[in-house]
Amino acid sequence: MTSTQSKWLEAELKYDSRVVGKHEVVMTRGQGSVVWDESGRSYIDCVAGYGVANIGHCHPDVVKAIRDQAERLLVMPQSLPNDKRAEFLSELVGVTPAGLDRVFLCNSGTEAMEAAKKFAITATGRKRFVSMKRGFSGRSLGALAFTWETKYREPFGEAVDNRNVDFVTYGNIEELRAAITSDTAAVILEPVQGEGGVRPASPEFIQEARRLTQEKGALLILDEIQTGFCRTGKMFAAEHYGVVPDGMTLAKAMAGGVPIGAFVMTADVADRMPAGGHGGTFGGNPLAMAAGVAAIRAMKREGMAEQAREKGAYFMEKLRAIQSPKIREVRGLGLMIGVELKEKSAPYIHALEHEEGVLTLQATPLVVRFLPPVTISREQIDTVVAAFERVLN
Ligand SMILES: CC(=O)N[C@@H](CCCNCc1c(COP(=O)(O)O)cnc(C)c1O)C(=O)O
Repeated sequence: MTSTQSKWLEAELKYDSRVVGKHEVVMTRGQGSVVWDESGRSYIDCVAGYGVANIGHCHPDVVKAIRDQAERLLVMPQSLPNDKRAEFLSELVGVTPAGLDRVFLCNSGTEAMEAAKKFAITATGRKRFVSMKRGFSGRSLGALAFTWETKYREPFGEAVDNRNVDFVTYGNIEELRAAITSDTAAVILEPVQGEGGVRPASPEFIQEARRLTQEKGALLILDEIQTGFCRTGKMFAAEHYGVVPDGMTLAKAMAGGVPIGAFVMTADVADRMPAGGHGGTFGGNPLAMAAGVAAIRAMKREGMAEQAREKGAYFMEKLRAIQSPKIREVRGLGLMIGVELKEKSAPYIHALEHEEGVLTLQATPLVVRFLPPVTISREQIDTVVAAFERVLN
């Protein structure tokens, strides 16, 4: 503990579980694409809460919605209908692909994945799943069964039971064809693998996954927890591929920063779950619902999907213009961007934060990932690219 460390950092390091590695800064404020630490230093935030602050930190519409709802009603379980929940469900179903009009509400991506797993089992009467190598589905023991990297699963041994999961190489149609059988309840895949290194799927792969699952009576579940809500240049990444899945897991940006998750599905899938077969205390709470209504309306009103498409193309063009022997590839979709280096990315991520005031994150050891708010300005993109070029040299 250095003497300059604040009392906040001291307390957090003292009492936190510390399962998550901590940076030695204390962030106290955010607005749009900028966050400030307790000393008043500003950072352009290309972490955005791991792809949560798509509409920007403290979007005024979301702040107002939270303030208004906080003065009306915070607590109402899903067994008791609520006006804000009805408004949110209508708003959400208004933007999901046609046919995905039944929603299980929860509070995180992992919870959405847990729900998806249970709905798929009751919808098909089957218990096997196909998931992707390099895939990430969450940290709960059920979601971890679909998560590929052993580092996430190792400490828990057999408690992570993935004996009913067949992993296939992301993008490999032959492996996919062989893995989907009449025992398969669902194929789980991210349209762009996020934690797995920012890897967009080929249209052929997702379209074949759709065709094969239909052929074999299995569900196609797209995990849009990181790709959803304008991140990739469409409201949902599925739209790039012209595919309508049987279900989508959603979370992160859906409520403008307030914790939320959802499994959206077809009526066929929803109706096969026995009454009372799943649930949760906070799902559909009025606060998250009010924030979600404001967030989705802001996305639509401000054309954020188009913003992500345009700015993502600009951002990747500028990154590709960097002349550096350290860069292997710049890839991504919309404002979900990864730069794969020929060496470990951690030192550059550290330098960006401490020397340049730019926050970025890893996606596997060699990749620097950029997940800025969609509302980032082109000037801020220029600043980030110039900073990245400096730390590479
Ligand atoms: C610092 C930290 O805890 N980071 C998180 C970052 C997770 C980011 N991804 C979440 C995610 C999840 C899990 O979502 P949630 O439970 O973290 O909300 C599911 N599916 C996809 C495609 C996802 O990207 C972690 O390491 O678990």
